[in-house]
Amino acid sequence: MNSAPEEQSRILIIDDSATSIRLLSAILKDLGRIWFATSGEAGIALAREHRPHVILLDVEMPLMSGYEVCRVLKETSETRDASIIFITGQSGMESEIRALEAGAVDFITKPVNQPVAKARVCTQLNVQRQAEALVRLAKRDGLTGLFNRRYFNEMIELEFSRHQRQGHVLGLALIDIDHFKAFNDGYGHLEGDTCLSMVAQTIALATQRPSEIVARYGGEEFVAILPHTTLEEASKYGAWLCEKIYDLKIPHQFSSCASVVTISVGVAALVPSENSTIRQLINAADHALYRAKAAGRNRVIASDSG
Ligand SMILES: Nc1nc2c(ncn2[C@@H]2O[C@H](COP(=O)(O)OP(=O)(O)OP(=O)(O)O)[C@@H](O)[C@H]2O)c(=O)[nH]1
Repeated sequence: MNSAPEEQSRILIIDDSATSIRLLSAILKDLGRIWFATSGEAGIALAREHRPHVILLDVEMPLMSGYEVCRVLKETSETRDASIIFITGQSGMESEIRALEAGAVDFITKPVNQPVAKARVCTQLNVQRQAEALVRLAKRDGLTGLFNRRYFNEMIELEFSRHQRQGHVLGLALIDIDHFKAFNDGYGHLEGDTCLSMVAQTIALATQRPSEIVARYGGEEFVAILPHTTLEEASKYGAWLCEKIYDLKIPHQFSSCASVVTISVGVAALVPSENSTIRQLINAADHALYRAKAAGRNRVIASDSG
């Protein structure tokens, strides 16, 4: 869950004419995965299920018109970001305005001009891809590529609630590079950045179980959300991370605890109840980290509260 592959484009065609669907499917077949529906209601259901990037929507349909379908799609959280392109037999400024006002981004007139239709759908798929890239970037820390603190805040809320509902134990690890100020002062900020990135990548590679998330929590501090993980398991994870970072053997002649870069880790775990809070879990891990530093660094300490 620490990186995501780029997804295939998804296109939905909603049109009551089977001939029209066949024609559009043939034109668009190379652009991504295609679903189709012959009524507005079926189209809305498919859109909610598959979250298409682009929806081609026939304006003139019995029961529910394209305008009505569009309104529902725009009011539904799972479908509101799709690019809707109207397909209409009516040309003229009035129907164009009505289509755009209903929330469509573009429209294609019947009889369909094949290259024009394909180009219009391509344009919207590109817009969607760029929007997705922006959303992905907004979750990431620029230097290390890890998730950022804002994303951590969102995910810990979700995981805390999920574990509360399930009555399961949730683990958390706070990870801090030892004597990093001395590293920066001794080797320079650029070397410091490189060191940070190497440590971040190593932690991310070591934290790959489903739903585990590693984020950059602050300057040289990282946080790992460890779903369904007891305090004992979290301690083992922390000890393993300490070894992995030690084994990188990044020289650190300015450290008082080793000749290479090391980390300290504080871990905590709890089964969220009505009375427990996220802050409590973070504070417990933070206090454990403080004790790991005080005890000589390059080690994991498990919280005795939390
Ligand atoms: N190169 C680099 N340094 C950073 C970045 N963010 C924070 N730092 C540095 O990280 C250092 C953190 O220093 P301290 O909080 O004193 O901690 P420390 O020196 O690691 O000491 P202990 O945690 O007690 O072992 C500071 O010198 C920050 O400037 C960054 O993005 N790049």
